[in-house]
Order: sequence, then C-alpha cells, then structure tokens
Amino acid sequence: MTAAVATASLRRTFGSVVAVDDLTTSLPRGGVIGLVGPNGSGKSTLIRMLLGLVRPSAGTAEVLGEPITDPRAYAGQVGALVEGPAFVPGLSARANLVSLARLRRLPVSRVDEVLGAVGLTGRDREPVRRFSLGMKQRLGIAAALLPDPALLVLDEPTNGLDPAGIVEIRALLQDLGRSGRTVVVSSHLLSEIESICTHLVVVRFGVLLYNGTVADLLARAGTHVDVAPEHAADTERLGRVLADAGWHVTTPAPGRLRVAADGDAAAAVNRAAAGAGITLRALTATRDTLESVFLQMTGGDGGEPAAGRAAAARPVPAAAEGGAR
Ligand SMILES: Nc1ncnc2c1ncn2[C@@H]1O[C@H](COP(=O)(O)OP(=O)(O)OP(=O)(O)O)[C@@H](O)[C@H]1O
Repeated sequence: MTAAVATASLRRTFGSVVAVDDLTTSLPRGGVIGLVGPNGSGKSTLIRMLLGLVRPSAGTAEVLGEPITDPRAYAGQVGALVEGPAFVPGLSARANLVSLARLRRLPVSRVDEVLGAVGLTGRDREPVRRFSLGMKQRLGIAAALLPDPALLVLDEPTNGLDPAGIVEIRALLQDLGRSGRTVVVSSHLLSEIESICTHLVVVRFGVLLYNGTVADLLARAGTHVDVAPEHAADTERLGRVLADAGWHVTTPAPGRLRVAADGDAAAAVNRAAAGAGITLRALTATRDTLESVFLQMTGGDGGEPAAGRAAAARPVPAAAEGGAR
C-alpha cells in the first residue's frame, strides 16, 4: 500500500524565511501520527501544502498516492481541521453539519454517524454558541469526518483547551486512529499527544529531525544518575572526582550533579564519592523521558522568534543524528 503521505525535498519559503526545508519523509497508513515541533517549525505550512492550500516553492509530495499538484484527486478522502472551526453560532451542531454536508454534496446520513463518532449525540440540537471550546473542537472533527476520510489531518486540535478538554480530544483521536484511518495531528507540545501517537515526525525550523515510531524514539532515551552531596559545598569537588573517574558530568541544578550513565553505575558513583570522603544525600538512576529526548532534539526552546529563525543555523543535535529517514 502506498504511504499516507510522502514528500521529496519539499520546500516552502516566505521571503527569507524557510518554513519547510527540503523535507523528505514518508508517513505510514493507519494509526495516529504526531507532527511535533516548536512554534514556527513549519508544521502548519507542511499541512497546508499537503491539503493544497499553499503551493510548495520546490519539491514534490503525494497524499494517498496522489500528487499534491492535484488536490482534487484526494480531497474526497481527506478530512481536515486546520483552523479553529467556523460554525454558525446560532445554529445547532446538527444544523451546522447538515448544511456543511449539503454544501459539500455529501450524504446527510453521515451527520448522525459523525456526531456519534465524536460523542456529541444528545447535545447536537443545542446552539453551537453554548458549546465549550472542547465541544467546538469535537464538532470541527465531526465536520472533518463527514466525507468518511481515509486520512484525517488536524492542526493543533488541543490548542487552547483546558486539561479535561485535552484528555477528551486525545481519547477521540486515539479511537479514530484505531478505526483504521490515518490521523495526522500536529502539536508544539509533545506531552499533549505522545500518549496517543503510534508514529512521530519531529521538525524544527522546517527541518526533519525524526520520523519513526514512538518506541524507536524511546529506545534512544539515555539514562543518568542524579547525585547530590550531603553538603552543597562539596558539589564542585564531587564533580571533579566523578569526571576524573571517566564520567560525563553536568550540573542540572545547584548542589546537584547529573552523571550520564545507566542505573548500574549508581553503586560505582557512590563508591567514588565515598572514596573522596564525600557523603551523599541523594542518588537516583533515571531514564530520560520522551519529552526530554524531544527537547534535546528541538533545542529545548519554546519556538523561534521570526528574526532569529531566518538567521538560524541548523545544527542537528547529536541525539537526532540519523533520525531523519
Ligand atoms: N503566510 C505566511 N507569510 C509569511 N510567513 C509565514 C506564512 N506562513 C508561515 N510563515 C512563517 O513560516 C514559519 C513556519 O510557520 P508555521 O505556521 O508553518 O509553523 P508551525 O510549526 O505551524 O508554528 P505554530 O506551532 O506556531 O503554529 C514561521 O516563521 C512563520 O512566521
């Protein structure tokens, strides 16, 4: 079967800003695919190109095996939510969906199905203006589901939602992914979507940093031993002792040291400290979380200001090397 999405050297610039930078990638069919990267990483631009809303500056891409130069060839198989959904606030959820179905020449019988799929059955006769943001997002997803799409593309569907709303949308997306569809969901926060994704695409400044399964990304997670001397004044000396013993040591917080090593090294770290006459008040072995692997890959920033972005060199941190497939 062809990939859900395949891109080859896909590029889009806006003036001097390279929003999507020679992106070559392939997304499998089925499941929930997370497209993650800090703000301004080119996620929306990529999605818009795939939907035929923005033209590439260079390169090619296919959606469900059809070239993006002819979006009409796949439009009927793709549902999308790329902006806050626009509904008539005074009309009910049902009336909004019925008019959308008519407008798009889709069977009105789909309305009950999509209301059920997003859990709005029973609330469908209420005017949309009474809906919470989470319910509006559900309704937006319902609208995207009207054509019964093989591919559903949702740009930041959890943006602006409260924690309960995020949990709701996550559960819904997971259900949709299990139903055999391919669900592509973007977010600038890995933590918001990591639990539901089967596959992750990580971008930064338009550059692909990782494309693969969540399990493979987790396998890259390193382990470390956090150590704190009983007396904070001993921190620097302990750091030297551990570095002299051959470990890579960093200082994540005052009075605390982080030794890059697996959990088995904890006893050796303890012995090295004791040998130097330093007692410890804390010694913990920890595996890096997916979030910390992601932050290492994306530089740990919360996004890139426009001026910095254009000028940004694009070093791919060591953790990401070889990740782009
Ligand atoms: N129409 C446009 N005109 C000019 N610059 C644009 C346009 N669209 C996007 N950009 C720029 O391209 C870069 C990528 O933006 P894009 O919105 O694709 O990123 P994003 O990862 O979706 O960000 P966010 O998480 O903030 O939505 C940004 O620097 C943005 O300012």
